Amino acid sequence: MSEQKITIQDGELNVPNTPVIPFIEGDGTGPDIWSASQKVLDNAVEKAYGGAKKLAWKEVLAGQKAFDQTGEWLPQATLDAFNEYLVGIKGPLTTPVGGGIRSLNVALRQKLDLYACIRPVRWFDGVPSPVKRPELCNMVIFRENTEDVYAGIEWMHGEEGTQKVKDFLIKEMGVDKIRFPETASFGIKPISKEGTERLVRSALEYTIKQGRPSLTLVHKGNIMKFTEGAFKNWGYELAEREYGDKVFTWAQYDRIAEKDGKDAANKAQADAEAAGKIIVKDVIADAFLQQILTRPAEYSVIATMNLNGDYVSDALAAIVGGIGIAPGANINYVTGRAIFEATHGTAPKYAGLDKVNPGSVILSGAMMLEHLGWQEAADLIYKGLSGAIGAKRVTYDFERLMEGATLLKTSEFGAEVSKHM
Ligand SMILES: NC(=O)C1=CN([C@@H]2O[C@H](COP(=O)(O)OP(=O)(O)OC[C@H]3O[C@@H](n4cnc5c(N)ncnc54)[C@H](OP(=O)(O)O)[C@@H]3O)[C@@H](O)[C@H]2O)C=CC1
Ligand SMILES: O=C(O)CCC(=O)C(=O)O
Ligand SMILES: [Mg+2]
Repeated sequence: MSEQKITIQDGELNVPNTPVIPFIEGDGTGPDIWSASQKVLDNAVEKAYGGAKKLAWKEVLAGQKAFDQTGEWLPQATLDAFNEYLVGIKGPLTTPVGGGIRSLNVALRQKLDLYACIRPVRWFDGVPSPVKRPELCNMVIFRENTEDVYAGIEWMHGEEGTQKVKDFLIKEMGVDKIRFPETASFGIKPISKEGTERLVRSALEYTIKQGRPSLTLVHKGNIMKFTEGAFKNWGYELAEREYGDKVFTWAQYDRIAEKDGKDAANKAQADAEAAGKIIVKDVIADAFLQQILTRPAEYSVIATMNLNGDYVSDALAAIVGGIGIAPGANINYVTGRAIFEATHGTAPKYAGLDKVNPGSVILSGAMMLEHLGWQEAADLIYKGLSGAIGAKRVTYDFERLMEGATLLKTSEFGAEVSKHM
C-alpha cells in the first residue's frame, strides 16, 4: 500500500487508506509511553480493517531529541511536516520553569494555529477515583489554545524593556495601581473577539453534533472584565447570533427576568429545554472548580480560555482517575490541522522506568482515529482499555489505589489493552 497525505476539501478530511501520520515521541516518559501507544494503535487498526488500512508513521523531532540531533528545539522540518500531513500526534515535551525556552507545546499550537484544545473527561468503569460518583463527571473541555497569558508577552523585573512598559503604564496610561512598581515583572493577557468566537463556535458545533444538553462558558469575568468578561459576552452573542434557533442562553434569561420577572424567565428556559434546545450558561471559574466536585452532572461541554482550561483539565482528570487517563486534541477546524496529545506532561521522575500509564496517549490516539473517521479502530481501543482495567491489570497510578490489582509496566499495560480488543 502506498503512503498518502491526508487532504481537506470544503471542510471535510480526505483520509487515504495509508495516511502519513507525523509523530513526536516526547521528552521524559514520552519514549516509554509512545512505544506502548504506537503498538496499541497499530493493533487496533490491523484488527479493525484486516490490513486494508494502516497508519504510516513518520517521526518528526521536537524537544531534547531534536536539540541533540539538530541544535534546534523545534526544527522547521517538524512544523513543515505537521503543515503538510495535517494530522499528527505527540508525546509530552518539557518546559523549564522561570526561564529557558518557552513551551514547545504552546509553540506548536500557536504556529499551526490549533485554536481548540479538546479534552474529553469521562470515567471508565473500575478506575479508582477520589470521589464517590465519578460516573457523574462526563464533560468535554474546549480550551482556547492560542491566546491569553500563554501568548508569552511578559517582561522580567530588571530586564531591558520592563522599565519602558512600566513608564508607559504609569506615565502615559495613568496607572496608579501597581503595588510594588520597583520590583514588578509584567505580563499581558490578550483575549480577542475572533479567538473567542471560533472557539465557542467549535464547542457549540460539537455540542449540537453530540446531542449534549449544555455549553458552559467558564471565566473570571468579575475580576478581569475586559478579557474574561468579554469572553463571556462574546460567547453569548455568538451563540444567539449564529445558533439562535438551537440555543437558549442565560443572557436571554437575564433579559426576560429583567423585563417580565424570574418566573417568566424560568418558564422560558424550561420551554427551551423541553424543545431540546441547548442551554448556554456561564460560571465564574472558582465556583466552577468547586461545583465540578459537588454538582458535576450539571456540566457537559465547557468552553474556556487558555489558563482556566489548563487548570480545569487537570482538576477534572483527577476526578475520573487522574492524569494517566486524560486524552486531548489540538485542532483547527478550518484548516483541518490537528495534533493529538495527552493532558499530562513528561513526569520526569519516572523517565525511562517503563512505569507510567500510557492511557492518555492511547486515548488521544483513539480520538485521532475518530477524527480520521476510523471509528471501528477507536472502538477497539476503548474496548481494550476497559478490558485491561476490568481485569485489574494496570500501571502504578491505578494499582496503588485498586484492591487486588496486578501492577504492570507501561509496555505490559499496552500489551494488555491490545489483548482485550
Ligand atoms: N502537553 C505537554 O507536553 C505538557 C508538558 N508539560 C511539561 O511536563 C513537565 C513536567 O510537568 P509536571 O508539572 O511535573 O506534570 P506532569 O503531568 O508531567 O506530572 C505530574 C504528576 O502527574 C502524574 N502523571 C503524569 N503523567 C502520568 C502518567 N502518564 N501516568 C500516571 N501518572 C502520571 C504523576 O503523579 P505521581 O507523582 O502522583 O505519580 C506525576 O508526578 C514540565 O516541563 C511541564 O511544562 C506539562 C503538561 C503538559
Ligand atoms: O507546555 C507545557 O509545558 C505545559 C502545557 C500544559 O500544561 C497543558 O497544555 O496542559
Ligand atoms: Mg496542563
